[in-house]
Amino acid sequence: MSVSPEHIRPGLATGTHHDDAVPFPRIEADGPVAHGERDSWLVHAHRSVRYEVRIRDRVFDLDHTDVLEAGGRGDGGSPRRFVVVDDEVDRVHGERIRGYLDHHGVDYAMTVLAASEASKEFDTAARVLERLDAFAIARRSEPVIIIGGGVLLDVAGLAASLYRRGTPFLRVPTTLIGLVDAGIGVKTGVNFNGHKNRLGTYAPADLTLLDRTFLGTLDRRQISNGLGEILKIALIKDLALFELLERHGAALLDERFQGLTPAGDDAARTALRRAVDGMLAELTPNLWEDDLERRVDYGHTFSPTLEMSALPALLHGEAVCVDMALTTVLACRRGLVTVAERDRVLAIMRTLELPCFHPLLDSELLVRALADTVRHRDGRQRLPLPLGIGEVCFVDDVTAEELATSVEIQRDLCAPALVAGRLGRQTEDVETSGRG
Ligand SMILES: NC(=O)c1ccc[n+]([C@@H]2O[C@H](COP(=O)([O-])OP(=O)(O)OC[C@H]3O[C@@H](n4cnc5c(N)ncnc54)[C@H](O)[C@@H]3O)[C@@H](O)[C@H]2O)c1
Ligand SMILES: O=C(CO)[C@@H](O)[C@H](O)[C@H](O)[C@H](O)COP(=O)(O)O
Ligand SMILES: [Co+2]
Repeated sequence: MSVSPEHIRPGLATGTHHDDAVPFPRIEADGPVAHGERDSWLVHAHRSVRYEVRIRDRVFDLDHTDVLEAGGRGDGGSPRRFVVVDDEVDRVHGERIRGYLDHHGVDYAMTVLAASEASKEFDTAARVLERLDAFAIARRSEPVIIIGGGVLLDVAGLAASLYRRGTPFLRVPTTLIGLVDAGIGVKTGVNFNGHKNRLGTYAPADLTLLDRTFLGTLDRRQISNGLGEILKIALIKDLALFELLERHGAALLDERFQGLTPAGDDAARTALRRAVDGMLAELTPNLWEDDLERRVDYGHTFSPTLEMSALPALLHGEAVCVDMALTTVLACRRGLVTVAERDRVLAIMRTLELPCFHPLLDSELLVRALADTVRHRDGRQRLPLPLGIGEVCFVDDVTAEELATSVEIQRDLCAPALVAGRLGRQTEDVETSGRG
């Protein structure tokens, strides 16, 4: 149905007016018809999305109020909050978090969850929902507070987005992946039916507080894991960030982004800002992924299948890195990346202590992974490939033969490092292959 402006009848329903430029909600009718004679209605409503991502160190210091600024106070005059916390975060930081909530007179219920990729399932979200329902928060004025890594943010974010069809929430990411990726977009999710993030919602948190002091208690491997997603942003759009990783990647790992030296502090702040800035610039124009050609999908074509197949041997950022190594090799064969650029990319992966190969990577897995991703991208590969360092292009014509050849080259280039033990930890649950 085509609707010309004179046929649009604005403001037929009432509601909060979120966007001054557009009268809404509105119902569009195909030509003027008398009241009661219409048999087709096109409802057209807009809802603007507005959320804040704020860098704020030490959010649980008693004199910081960011965590409680959103939402209101209950009948008793004190804020009521349902809090979901990762179990490891609770072990290390729980006392401080409870002290903060007590100090501010919050009436709260806290659910502590063991969050891992293996338990990133709907049942875990359902457990959160049971407890949330028992605590019975107000629908609009008592935001759920979610504190943890990417898994917990995804699972508890899904629960909040489902509860009474959506209740507000606030996120405090505590891992590097959480700070630069999982905590700043609008996607929630759980794994389902053997597939990664197969169930989920698009639901922005009202506020995300990025507190890098949490990274001080993370394992070195988890820092490395997060650097995988920072490297993705660098490779798709930010050569300066790539160069920063080349210069300071080792210090970022050693210092866990805590700024133990002036140079390390500067590098940590700059890397976080550039990574968040780059990610949000990519996400904002396409929040609901109407366009399935996404540059931030780089490294996420083969990795979902690899990550799930290798579970729990490969972490998310590690699987993404193996995918990026493969596609860098493939792009080099196509002349999109020079040999020098390819080797520079593989070298930074080693500096960041990330794997660039995994023994499960063979042509059968790659073909299966690509087929699943093609389904996820509505029938086309829409495969992001690097164009030099700092840019990408999309292709739709990768063949099984090309994948088989590329993975052999990748194995030759990267497997020696695996065998030498530098990256050996990623293979511990998997039989190593005969080559390399
Ligand atoms: N929604 C999105 O847009 C999005 C984006 C990127 C990644 N993700 C998802 O994020 C997940 C990976 O997240 P992750 O890497 O944060 O893993 P994770 O949530 O499993 O956390 C890693 C480990 O660190 C522990 N931990 C968390 N914070 C800690 C702290 N401050 N100190 C000590 N230990 C701490 C956790 O208990 C866990 O064992 C994947 O499932 C991925 O799909 C989602
Ligand atoms: O890993 C994630 C999201 O889980 C991000 O790093 C990444 O940018 C993209 O969102 C993924 O490529 C797409 O994820 P999905 O559609 O498989 O959930
Ligand atoms: Co990712």
